[in-house]
Amino acid sequence: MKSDIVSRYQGIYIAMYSAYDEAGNVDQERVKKLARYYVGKGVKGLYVGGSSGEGILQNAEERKQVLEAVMEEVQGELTIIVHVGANSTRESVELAKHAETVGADVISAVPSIYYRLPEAAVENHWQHMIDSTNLPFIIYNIPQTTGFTLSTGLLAKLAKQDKVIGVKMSGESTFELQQYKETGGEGFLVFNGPDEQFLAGRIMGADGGIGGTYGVMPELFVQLNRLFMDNRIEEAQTLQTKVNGFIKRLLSYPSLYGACKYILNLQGVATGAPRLPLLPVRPEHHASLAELNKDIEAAIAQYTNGE
Ligand SMILES: CC(=O)N[C@H](C=O)[C@@H](O)[C@H](O)[C@H](O)CO
Ligand SMILES: CC(=O)C(=O)O
Repeated sequence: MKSDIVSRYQGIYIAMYSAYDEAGNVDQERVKKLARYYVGKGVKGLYVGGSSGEGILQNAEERKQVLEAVMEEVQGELTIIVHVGANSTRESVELAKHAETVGADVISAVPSIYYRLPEAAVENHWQHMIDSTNLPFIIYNIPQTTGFTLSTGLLAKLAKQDKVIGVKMSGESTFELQQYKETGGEGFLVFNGPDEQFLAGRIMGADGGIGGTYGVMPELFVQLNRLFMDNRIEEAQTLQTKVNGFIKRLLSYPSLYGACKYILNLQGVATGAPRLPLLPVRPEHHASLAELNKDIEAAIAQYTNGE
């Protein structure tokens, strides 16, 4: 039943940023250009409308526009996981059905936020999405932003269903990650969330990763994953350390997403500023971001040529 799931979906997924025009509206042409930018770089797919994608800062119509642009551009070339979590179960189900209609491969969702919900409410919220389509479902566990920690009890219950194929583990405990992997059992996927510890997550059982900073340096995460699979752990450690230097610098700006989107502009893909309340970078940051992009591009060149 689930036996081929891991080989079918494992790999590197870019948590794709959204693309807006200069007025801050969703810009489908820019979304397409960004999706196209990621084809041919060795990634397995895209995670659309998640944290990095600002899905929860967009209304349902905008989220559909983003996804439709992605599907039109790269369907069949990249595996598309869509984050459909919204505060209300009703809107989440609407987005899940839309995802199925436009041909997305997998749906995924965080719990509803704002209300402190008991586990039964979160379970019911997810179950409605799962039941609303024939698509596989990936639980998105990100306790540091949602306040909800997925228990292994709930995971075990959900993972019994064929449609529930995995979890995106954005919590930082690799012990919990390993527990999720073990609880999910054979054919259950675990994706590493924190990009800073991709290698650690892989070593503790993750089948791949889904991350936001991959978007500005996908080649480096593809290479990191390859080094892990080839059992070249010391080289992988060296690369993770290098990548973490870049992530630390990205995290020093008013918002991580603002910094990443500015870097993408420098790489030739305009995506606009992040949506408020996420702060954009300011003119005084431009010079150091150009420096950072030069360093990222040099590392990509180093790791993709020979080595
Ligand atoms: C909150 C958030 O965005 N988490 C992402 C996914 O799990 C990560 O990809 C981070 O963006 C990344 O690890 C940088 O801290
Ligand atoms: C980072 C991540 O996985 C997300 O943006 O949803």
